[in-house]
Amino acid sequence: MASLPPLTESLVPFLDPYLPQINRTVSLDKAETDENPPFITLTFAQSIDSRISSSPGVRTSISHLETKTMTHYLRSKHDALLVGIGTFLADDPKLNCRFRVNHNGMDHLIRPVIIDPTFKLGSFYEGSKLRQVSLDSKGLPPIVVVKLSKIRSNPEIESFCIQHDIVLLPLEGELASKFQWIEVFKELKKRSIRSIMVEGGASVINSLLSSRDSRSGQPLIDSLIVTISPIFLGKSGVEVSPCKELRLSDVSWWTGVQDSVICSHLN
Ligand SMILES: NC(=O)C1=CN([C@@H]2O[C@H](COP(=O)(O)OP(=O)(O)OC[C@H]3O[C@@H](n4cnc5c(N)ncnc54)[C@H](O)[C@@H]3O)[C@@H](O)[C@H]2O)C=CC1
Ligand SMILES: Nc1nc(O)c(N)c(N[C@@H]2O[C@H](COP(=O)(O)O)[C@@H](O)[C@H]2O)n1
Repeated sequence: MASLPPLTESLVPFLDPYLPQINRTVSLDKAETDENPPFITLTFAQSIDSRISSSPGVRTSISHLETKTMTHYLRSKHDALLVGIGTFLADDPKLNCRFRVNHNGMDHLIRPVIIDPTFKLGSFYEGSKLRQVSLDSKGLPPIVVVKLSKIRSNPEIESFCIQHDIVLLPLEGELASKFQWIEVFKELKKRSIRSIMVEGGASVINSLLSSRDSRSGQPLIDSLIVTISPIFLGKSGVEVSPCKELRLSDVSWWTGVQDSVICSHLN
């Protein structure tokens, strides 16, 4: 991939109110405690007909390089980058941060997190870009969220993870195949992850847009940042859409050379 162009300066103040508030003064009732889940930013690039790829399992370039740089800038502001196993299999992504935080210092190392209940990753990790960036010290090995029952019945999963420096996060879902997001986020917080940028894919996005904290009723997403590109991907495209109506608040729009970006909070 061509190197990223510099970040368009106007994006910095535009994005700032929607980024994790690390190192800023926070009121005592909002102060970080271990009980609080991490800050969650949901961000992706979509067509104007709300598609994120041209068909299932196909990596599709949607955003302009200008907003691709923005995505890497956003990665530089988070501790972890979460995707579903479908995205890993479709895109062979690097899941690292290629935004230069400063010219003298180290690049920001973001921790990839992959939701993979049945550990499909094991068959594809060896030759993946994710593995390669980790071997080249250009990224970190992932945390992989796997169902506890799967790990118990397949002891080779643990040895594979140890061998490849993968951190295994075992979880027992209430339903046969679904994790409770809040449990995933709290487990990640215990591993010092205070902010998570969720990039997709469609199942993850649709599920998170529709999920709320069962105790507080609050949305699980703190900020939503969506790049909208001037393209229709058509009916065979992979659609993002919550299962029911969802109103956004604190909405701001930005328009660049090609794409528009909407930032918001969820009601
Ligand atoms: N344009 C963009 O910004 C992006 C586009 N994509 C595209 O999205 C597509 C992949 O989307 P999907 O196939 O929907 O895959 P996905 O990445 O959402 O992964 C789906 C899998 O994740 C697991 N999963 C998700 N939520 C779960 C939950 N609550 N509990 C348990 N397991 C859960 C399941 O194993 C499920 O099969 C690809 O074509 C990719 O190119 C992916 C990321 C960003
Ligand atoms: N910002 C953005 N624009 C697009 O057009 C995209 N297709 C994506 N996809 C996401 O970026 C990941 C690729 O990451 P690397 O550059 O390989 O690190 C991909 O997996 C999607 O999450 N994003």
